[in-house]
Amino acid sequence: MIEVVGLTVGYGDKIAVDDLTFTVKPGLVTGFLGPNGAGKSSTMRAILGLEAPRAGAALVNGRPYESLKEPMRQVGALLDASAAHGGRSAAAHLWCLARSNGIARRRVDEVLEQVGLAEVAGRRIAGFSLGMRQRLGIAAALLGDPGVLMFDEPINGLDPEGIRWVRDLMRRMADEGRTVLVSSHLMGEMALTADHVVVIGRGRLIADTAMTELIERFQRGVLVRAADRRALAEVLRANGATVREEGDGLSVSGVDAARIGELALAHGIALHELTPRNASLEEAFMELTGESVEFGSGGAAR
Ligand SMILES: Nc1ncnc2c1ncn2[C@@H]1O[C@H](COP(=O)(O)OP(=O)(O)OP(=O)(O)O)[C@@H](O)[C@H]1O
Repeated sequence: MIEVVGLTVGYGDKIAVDDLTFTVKPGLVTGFLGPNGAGKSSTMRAILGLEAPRAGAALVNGRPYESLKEPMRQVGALLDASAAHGGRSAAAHLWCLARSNGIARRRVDEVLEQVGLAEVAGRRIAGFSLGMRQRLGIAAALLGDPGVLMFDEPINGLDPEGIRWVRDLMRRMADEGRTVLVSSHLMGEMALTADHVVVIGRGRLIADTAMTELIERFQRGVLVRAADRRALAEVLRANGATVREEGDGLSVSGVDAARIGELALAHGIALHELTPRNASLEEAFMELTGESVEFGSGGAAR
Protein backbone atom coordinates (compact mmCIF):
# COMPACT_ATOMS: atom_id res chain seq x y z
CA MET A 1 0.00 0.00 0.00
CA ILE A 2 1.18 3.51 -0.83
CA GLU A 3 -0.32 6.55 0.88
CA VAL A 4 0.36 10.05 -0.34
CA VAL A 5 -1.07 12.57 2.12
CA GLY A 6 -1.06 16.32 1.50
CA LEU A 7 2.29 15.88 -0.25
CA THR A 8 4.05 19.05 -1.37
CA VAL A 9 7.41 18.91 -3.15
CA GLY A 10 9.25 21.95 -4.47
CA TYR A 11 12.50 22.92 -6.15
CA GLY A 12 13.51 26.47 -5.27
CA ASP A 13 10.42 28.57 -5.92
CA LYS A 14 8.91 25.91 -8.21
CA ILE A 15 6.12 23.83 -6.64
CA ALA A 16 6.22 20.45 -8.45
CA VAL A 17 3.70 18.59 -6.25
CA ASP A 18 1.01 20.60 -4.56
CA ASP A 19 -0.91 19.20 -1.58
CA LEU A 20 -1.46 15.86 -3.29
CA THR A 21 -3.43 13.07 -1.60
CA PHE A 22 -4.17 9.57 -2.94
CA THR A 23 -3.84 5.93 -1.94
CA VAL A 24 -2.56 3.06 -4.08
CA LYS A 25 -4.16 -0.22 -3.08
CA PRO A 26 -2.77 -3.75 -3.32
CA GLY A 27 -4.12 -6.17 -5.93
CA LEU A 28 -4.62 -3.51 -8.60
CA VAL A 29 -2.55 -1.90 -11.30
CA THR A 30 -2.90 1.83 -10.65
CA GLY A 31 -2.00 4.14 -13.51
CA PHE A 32 -0.41 7.46 -12.60
CA LEU A 33 -1.21 9.85 -15.40
CA GLY A 34 -0.40 13.43 -16.18
CA PRO A 35 1.10 15.56 -18.92
CA ASN A 36 4.85 16.19 -19.00
CA GLY A 37 5.94 18.12 -15.94
CA ALA A 38 2.78 17.26 -13.97
CA GLY A 39 4.81 16.01 -11.02
CA LYS A 40 4.64 12.22 -11.45
CA SER A 41 8.36 11.60 -11.10
CA SER A 42 8.64 14.02 -8.19
CA THR A 43 5.84 12.16 -6.39
CA MET A 44 7.50 8.80 -7.01
CA ARG A 45 10.83 10.15 -5.85
CA ALA A 46 9.19 11.41 -2.66
CA ILE A 47 7.67 7.96 -2.08
CA LEU A 48 11.21 6.55 -2.32
CA GLY A 49 12.59 9.12 0.10
CA LEU A 50 14.61 10.81 -2.68
CA GLU A 51 12.82 14.14 -2.20
CA ALA A 52 12.09 15.64 1.20
CA PRO A 53 8.46 16.84 1.27
CA ARG A 54 7.89 20.49 2.10
CA ALA A 55 4.59 19.40 3.61
CA GLY A 56 2.63 16.19 4.00
CA ALA A 57 4.00 12.69 3.64
CA ALA A 58 4.46 9.74 1.31
CA LEU A 59 4.20 6.38 3.06
CA VAL A 60 4.97 2.83 1.99
CA ASN A 61 3.17 0.23 4.08
CA GLY A 62 2.37 2.96 6.59
CA ARG A 63 5.91 4.27 7.04
CA PRO A 64 8.17 6.83 5.40
CA TYR A 65 10.75 5.14 3.15
CA GLU A 66 13.68 6.10 5.43
CA SER A 67 12.22 4.13 8.30
CA LEU A 68 11.50 0.94 6.33
CA LYS A 69 13.44 -2.12 7.42
CA GLU A 70 15.13 -3.72 4.39
CA PRO A 71 13.46 -1.30 1.94
CA MET A 72 14.21 -3.35 -1.21
CA ARG A 73 12.11 -6.16 0.22
CA GLN A 74 9.18 -3.79 0.66
CA VAL A 75 9.29 -1.55 -2.37
CA GLY A 76 10.93 -1.94 -5.77
CA ALA A 77 11.10 0.84 -8.33
CA LEU A 78 12.14 1.55 -11.88
CA LEU A 79 12.70 5.28 -12.04
CA ASP A 80 15.47 5.87 -14.53
CA ALA A 81 16.64 3.00 -16.72
CA SER A 82 19.92 4.75 -17.53
CA ALA A 83 20.95 4.82 -13.85
CA ALA A 84 22.96 1.56 -13.99
CA HIS A 85 26.78 1.69 -14.23
CA GLY A 86 27.62 1.00 -17.90
CA GLY A 87 30.94 -0.73 -17.20
CA ARG A 88 29.36 -3.54 -15.17
CA SER A 89 27.65 -6.63 -16.45
CA ALA A 90 23.92 -7.05 -15.82
CA ALA A 91 24.61 -9.82 -13.30
CA ALA A 92 27.30 -7.79 -11.48
CA HIS A 93 24.99 -4.77 -11.28
CA LEU A 94 22.22 -6.82 -9.71
CA TRP A 95 24.60 -8.70 -7.46
CA CYS A 96 25.91 -5.37 -6.08
CA LEU A 97 22.37 -4.31 -5.26
CA ALA A 98 21.52 -7.73 -3.79
CA ARG A 99 24.62 -7.94 -1.62
CA SER A 100 24.14 -4.49 -0.11
CA ASN A 101 20.55 -5.40 0.73
CA GLY A 102 21.15 -8.85 2.18
CA ILE A 103 19.49 -10.60 -0.76
CA ALA A 104 20.68 -14.09 -1.78
CA ARG A 105 22.75 -14.58 -4.97
CA ARG A 106 20.27 -17.01 -6.49
CA ARG A 107 17.69 -14.23 -6.58
CA VAL A 108 19.88 -12.44 -9.17
CA ASP A 109 19.64 -15.43 -11.51
CA GLU A 110 15.90 -15.70 -10.88
CA VAL A 111 15.13 -12.09 -11.79
CA LEU A 112 17.45 -12.17 -14.82
CA GLU A 113 15.49 -15.19 -16.00
CA GLN A 114 12.19 -13.50 -15.20
CA VAL A 115 12.94 -10.41 -17.31
CA GLY A 116 14.47 -12.38 -20.19
CA LEU A 117 18.08 -11.23 -19.71
CA ALA A 118 19.59 -14.55 -18.55
CA GLU A 119 21.46 -15.02 -21.81
CA VAL A 120 23.12 -11.60 -21.68
CA ALA A 121 23.76 -11.64 -17.91
CA GLY A 122 27.54 -11.44 -18.42
CA ARG A 123 27.48 -8.61 -20.96
CA ARG A 124 28.39 -5.04 -20.09
CA ILE A 125 25.38 -2.76 -19.63
CA ALA A 126 27.03 -0.09 -21.83
CA GLY A 127 26.14 -2.21 -24.87
CA PHE A 128 22.49 -2.66 -23.86
CA SER A 129 19.63 -1.22 -25.89
CA LEU A 130 17.09 1.00 -24.13
CA GLY A 131 14.68 -1.94 -24.01
CA MET A 132 17.31 -4.15 -22.33
CA ARG A 133 18.05 -1.39 -19.82
CA GLN A 134 14.35 -1.13 -19.02
CA ARG A 135 14.27 -4.88 -18.41
CA LEU A 136 17.35 -4.61 -16.20
CA GLY A 137 15.73 -1.78 -14.22
CA ILE A 138 12.66 -3.95 -13.76
CA ALA A 139 14.87 -6.86 -12.63
CA ALA A 140 16.38 -4.57 -9.99
CA ALA A 141 12.90 -3.56 -8.82
CA LEU A 142 11.90 -7.22 -8.46
CA LEU A 143 15.11 -8.26 -6.70
CA GLY A 144 13.81 -8.03 -3.13
CA ASP A 145 10.47 -9.66 -4.08
CA PRO A 146 8.69 -6.55 -2.73
CA GLY A 147 4.96 -6.15 -2.15
CA VAL A 148 4.99 -2.63 -3.59
CA LEU A 149 6.23 -1.85 -7.11
CA MET A 150 6.58 1.48 -8.90
CA PHE A 151 7.45 1.94 -12.53
CA ASP A 152 8.06 5.39 -14.04
CA GLU A 153 7.21 5.30 -17.77
CA PRO A 154 8.35 1.65 -18.09
CA ILE A 155 7.36 1.26 -21.74
CA ASN A 156 9.48 4.13 -23.02
CA GLY A 157 11.70 2.79 -25.77
CA LEU A 158 10.17 -0.68 -25.82
CA ASP A 159 9.01 -2.46 -28.95
CA PRO A 160 5.45 -3.92 -29.11
CA GLU A 161 6.60 -7.27 -27.73
CA GLY A 162 8.38 -5.50 -24.85
CA ILE A 163 5.31 -3.34 -24.14
CA ARG A 164 3.16 -6.42 -23.95
CA TRP A 165 5.64 -8.11 -21.67
CA VAL A 166 5.63 -5.15 -19.23
CA ARG A 167 1.84 -5.07 -19.30
CA ASP A 168 1.60 -8.79 -18.52
CA LEU A 169 4.20 -8.51 -15.78
CA MET A 170 2.32 -5.69 -14.05
CA ARG A 171 -0.93 -7.62 -14.31
CA ARG A 172 0.70 -10.72 -12.79
CA MET A 173 2.24 -8.69 -9.97
CA ALA A 174 -1.13 -7.15 -9.12
CA ASP A 175 -2.86 -10.54 -9.32
CA GLU A 176 -0.35 -11.81 -6.78
CA GLY A 177 -1.71 -9.16 -4.42
CA ARG A 178 1.07 -6.60 -4.85
CA THR A 179 0.61 -2.85 -5.03
CA VAL A 180 1.55 -1.62 -8.51
CA LEU A 181 1.88 2.06 -9.45
CA VAL A 182 2.85 2.84 -13.03
CA SER A 183 3.24 6.30 -14.51
CA SER A 184 2.56 7.28 -18.08
CA HIS A 185 1.57 10.27 -20.14
CA LEU A 186 -0.31 7.97 -22.54
CA MET A 187 -3.92 7.38 -21.58
CA GLY A 188 -4.48 4.74 -24.28
CA GLU A 189 -1.69 2.60 -22.88
CA MET A 190 -3.11 2.93 -19.38
CA ALA A 191 -6.56 1.86 -20.55
CA LEU A 192 -5.04 -1.48 -21.53
CA THR A 193 -3.10 -1.92 -18.32
CA ALA A 194 -4.62 -0.14 -15.34
CA ASP A 195 -7.61 -1.01 -13.15
CA HIS A 196 -7.51 2.34 -11.42
CA VAL A 197 -6.13 5.74 -12.38
CA VAL A 198 -4.81 8.73 -10.53
CA VAL A 199 -4.59 11.75 -12.84
CA ILE A 200 -2.56 14.81 -11.88
CA GLY A 201 -1.79 18.12 -13.53
CA ARG A 202 0.53 20.86 -12.27
CA GLY A 203 1.14 18.85 -9.14
CA ARG A 204 -2.54 18.66 -8.21
CA LEU A 205 -5.05 15.84 -8.19
CA ILE A 206 -7.46 15.89 -11.15
CA ALA A 207 -9.07 12.43 -10.88
CA ASP A 208 -8.78 9.32 -8.72
CA THR A 209 -11.13 6.73 -10.16
CA ALA A 210 -11.67 3.23 -11.53
CA MET A 211 -10.56 2.99 -15.17
CA THR A 212 -14.05 1.77 -16.21
CA GLU A 213 -15.65 4.83 -14.58
CA LEU A 214 -13.30 7.14 -16.40
CA ILE A 215 -14.20 5.46 -19.69
CA GLU A 216 -17.94 5.73 -18.89
CA ARG A 217 -17.60 9.37 -17.99
CA PHE A 218 -16.43 10.09 -21.49
CA GLN A 219 -19.16 8.13 -23.24
CA ARG A 220 -20.40 9.93 -26.30
CA GLY A 221 -23.81 8.29 -26.75
CA VAL A 222 -24.88 5.37 -28.92
CA LEU A 223 -25.03 5.18 -32.70
CA VAL A 224 -28.14 3.25 -33.85
CA ARG A 225 -29.28 2.24 -37.31
CA ALA A 226 -32.69 0.69 -37.69
CA ALA A 227 -35.08 -0.55 -40.39
CA ASP A 228 -37.60 2.08 -39.33
CA ARG A 229 -35.59 5.01 -38.08
CA ARG A 230 -38.54 7.34 -37.53
CA ALA A 231 -40.47 4.83 -35.42
CA LEU A 232 -37.42 4.07 -33.31
CA ALA A 233 -36.69 7.78 -32.73
CA GLU A 234 -40.26 8.24 -31.47
CA VAL A 235 -40.03 5.29 -29.09
CA LEU A 236 -36.67 6.44 -27.74
CA ARG A 237 -37.82 10.02 -27.21
CA ALA A 238 -40.92 8.78 -25.42
CA ASN A 239 -38.56 6.91 -23.08
CA GLY A 240 -36.44 9.90 -22.16
CA ALA A 241 -33.66 9.66 -24.75
CA THR A 242 -32.19 12.57 -26.65
CA VAL A 243 -32.11 11.61 -30.32
CA ARG A 244 -30.36 13.29 -33.22
CA GLU A 245 -30.19 12.17 -36.85
CA GLU A 246 -26.74 11.27 -38.01
CA GLY A 247 -26.18 10.05 -41.58
CA ASP A 248 -28.70 7.27 -42.10
CA GLY A 249 -28.71 6.49 -38.37
CA LEU A 250 -29.46 8.08 -35.02
CA SER A 251 -27.16 9.40 -32.34
CA VAL A 252 -28.79 8.61 -29.01
CA SER A 253 -27.91 9.75 -25.52
CA GLY A 254 -29.66 9.52 -22.16
CA VAL A 255 -30.31 5.75 -22.42
CA ASP A 256 -27.75 3.00 -22.77
CA ALA A 257 -27.33 0.50 -25.61
CA ALA A 258 -29.03 -2.33 -23.69
CA ARG A 259 -32.16 -0.23 -23.12
CA ILE A 260 -32.24 0.83 -26.78
CA GLY A 261 -32.07 -2.81 -27.86
CA GLU A 262 -34.88 -3.77 -25.47
CA LEU A 263 -37.12 -0.91 -26.59
CA ALA A 264 -36.55 -1.78 -30.25
CA LEU A 265 -37.44 -5.40 -29.58
CA ALA A 266 -40.54 -4.47 -27.60
CA HIS A 267 -41.75 -2.36 -30.53
CA GLY A 268 -40.80 -4.86 -33.23
CA ILE A 269 -38.19 -2.59 -34.82
CA ALA A 270 -35.22 -4.38 -36.40
CA LEU A 271 -31.83 -2.89 -35.53
CA HIS A 272 -29.01 -2.82 -38.07
CA GLU A 273 -26.42 -1.32 -35.78
CA LEU A 274 -26.03 -0.51 -32.08
CA THR A 275 -22.66 1.04 -31.24
CA PRO A 276 -21.78 2.72 -27.91
CA ARG A 277 -19.19 5.41 -28.59
CA ASN A 278 -16.46 6.69 -26.30
CA ALA A 279 -14.36 9.76 -26.69
CA SER A 280 -10.94 8.42 -27.46
CA LEU A 281 -9.07 8.12 -24.22
CA GLU A 282 -6.52 10.59 -25.46
CA GLU A 283 -9.37 13.09 -25.96
CA ALA A 284 -10.62 12.36 -22.45
CA PHE A 285 -7.15 12.90 -21.09
CA MET A 286 -6.79 16.22 -22.91
CA GLU A 287 -10.16 17.31 -21.59
CA LEU A 288 -9.20 16.39 -18.03
CA THR A 289 -5.77 17.93 -18.06
CA GLY A 290 -6.20 20.70 -20.64
CA GLU A 291 -6.10 23.45 -18.01
CA SER A 292 -3.06 22.02 -16.36
CA VAL A 293 -0.64 21.50 -19.21
CA GLU A 294 2.47 23.39 -18.29
CA PHE A 295 3.57 24.19 -21.81
CA GLY A 296 0.87 24.40 -24.46
CA SER A 297 1.57 23.59 -28.10
CA GLY A 298 2.39 27.26 -28.61
CA GLY A 299 5.34 26.69 -26.33
CA ALA A 300 4.42 29.45 -23.89
CA ALA A 301 4.05 28.71 -20.19
CA ARG A 302 0.52 29.39 -19.03
N1 LIG B 1 15.50 18.87 -9.87
C1 LIG B 1 14.61 19.77 -10.28
N2 LIG B 1 14.87 21.08 -10.21
C2 LIG B 1 13.98 22.02 -10.61
N3 LIG B 1 12.75 21.71 -11.12
C3 LIG B 1 12.44 20.43 -11.22
C4 LIG B 1 13.34 19.38 -10.82
N4 LIG B 1 12.72 18.17 -11.05
C5 LIG B 1 11.51 18.47 -11.57
N5 LIG B 1 11.33 19.81 -11.67
C6 LIG B 1 10.14 20.50 -12.17
O1 LIG B 1 9.04 20.04 -11.41
C7 LIG B 1 7.90 19.82 -12.23
C8 LIG B 1 7.44 18.37 -12.11
O2 LIG B 1 8.42 17.52 -12.73
P1 LIG B 1 8.28 15.94 -12.75
O3 LIG B 1 9.51 15.42 -13.43
O4 LIG B 1 7.94 15.45 -11.41
O5 LIG B 1 7.02 15.73 -13.71
P2 LIG B 1 6.53 14.46 -14.50
O6 LIG B 1 5.06 14.45 -14.40
O7 LIG B 1 7.27 13.27 -14.05
O8 LIG B 1 6.93 14.83 -15.98
P3 LIG B 1 7.54 13.94 -17.16
O9 LIG B 1 6.42 13.13 -17.70
O10 LIG B 1 8.01 15.01 -18.11
O11 LIG B 1 8.67 13.15 -16.54
C9 LIG B 1 8.31 20.24 -13.63
O12 LIG B 1 7.93 21.56 -13.83
C10 LIG B 1 9.81 20.12 -13.60
O13 LIG B 1 10.39 21.03 -14.52
